[in-house]
Amino acid sequence: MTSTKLLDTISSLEELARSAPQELHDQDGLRKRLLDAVQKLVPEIETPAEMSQRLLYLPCEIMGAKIGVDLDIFNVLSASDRPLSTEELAQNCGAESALLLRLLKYMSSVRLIKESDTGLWVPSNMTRNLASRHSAAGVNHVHDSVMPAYHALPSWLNRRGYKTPTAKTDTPFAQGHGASPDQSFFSWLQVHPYNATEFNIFMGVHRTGMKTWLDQGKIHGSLCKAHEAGGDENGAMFVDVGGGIGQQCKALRARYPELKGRIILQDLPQVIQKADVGDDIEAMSMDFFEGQPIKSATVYYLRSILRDWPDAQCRTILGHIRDAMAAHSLIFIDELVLPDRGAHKVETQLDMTMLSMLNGEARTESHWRRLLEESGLKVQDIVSYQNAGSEAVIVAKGK
Ligand SMILES: C[S@@+](CC[C@H](N)C(=O)[O-])C[C@H]1O[C@@H](n2cnc3c(N)ncnc32)[C@H](O)[C@@H]1O
Repeated sequence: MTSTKLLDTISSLEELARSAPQELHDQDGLRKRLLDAVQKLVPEIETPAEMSQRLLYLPCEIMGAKIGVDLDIFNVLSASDRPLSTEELAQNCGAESALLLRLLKYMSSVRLIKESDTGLWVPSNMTRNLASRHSAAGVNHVHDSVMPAYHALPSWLNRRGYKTPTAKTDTPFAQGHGASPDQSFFSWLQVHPYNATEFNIFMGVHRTGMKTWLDQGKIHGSLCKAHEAGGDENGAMFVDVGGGIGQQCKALRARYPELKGRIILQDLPQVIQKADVGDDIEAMSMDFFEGQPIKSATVYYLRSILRDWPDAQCRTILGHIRDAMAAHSLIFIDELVLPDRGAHKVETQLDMTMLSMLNGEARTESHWRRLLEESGLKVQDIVSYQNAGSEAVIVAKGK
């Protein structure tokens, strides 16, 4: 590339950074290409000192976001139709102005907010993205529950000789939180209700705006065909195993109101207590390690469940479902299916998070096939639904 061309490219990027045109927001493919290029370029051109500034201070960003959430800065700035001064924000959140100014300067330097003039603050794209209850829940969950587990992972792995964990307890999470080794993340949530609330909200909506399994006509087709084959249109149609507070059950009812048949939400008792579903969805407390009480359902749906556990525990969960299945039953496993080469950061950072929190794993396609085979199941189809990362529904049947 010639110097002139390079200069032109830099000027164009500077212009985009000042104000991204609407076309870029409207054309998702173009937007993603640009994002990917910029993210890949930065580590390739930085000096060691610049790399240190970017990498070593990365945790400051989540810390800044957490302070912004705690002080309600993102909501207040997003709701305002004019720039707000440091003093106005200080009055609103009760912080001392001099300290708040330092915090706001940091937030602005990493684009969490923008400084429109000296001491005057306006929302950035990040501010608006953070101005919602579910974004706040995501920040609270990662800052308060996940970060101590990330911090513990390197020493935890070192002490265990860098081997894949096989137990469902004794996790980096427990070490990081100074909890008893036999306490898993989920049992810890039972005695930390604030963290449980933030986690459940985050889980329920963290993919808002992204495509889901319900956007895949092929999946809907498999469900209808299998339900018809079951021969009882009012029988158990959909069992959401570990379905949290019921977002997917509700989404299925709303998307396909004409589908008859029972929709059943299953989770631990303390989560079911908080379930937010109407009368047309049954909420059931259960422990998926103990058995599957609903027999012969059309679909057993597991979204983001198996990633939470090592292989042996997944075989137990799947084995109970397999034993409950009838000939027409299917399992829909809604998960990331990692490629063998060139996995995206969305996939690998999830893998690191599962390892740190639960001794769990984000699996590759060959790993999924092996796990299902070992659980007495066979893969009928893998239907991708195209977001960043390889999200897909693995459709499995009994052998
Ligand atoms: C990562 S969340 C996924 C929630 C939901 N499927 C979704 O995609 O939003 C894992 C869920 O598994 C539930 N869970 C954990 N251990 C369980 C168990 N032994 N039996 C039943 N549910 C369990 C948790 O309470 C939580 O709701």
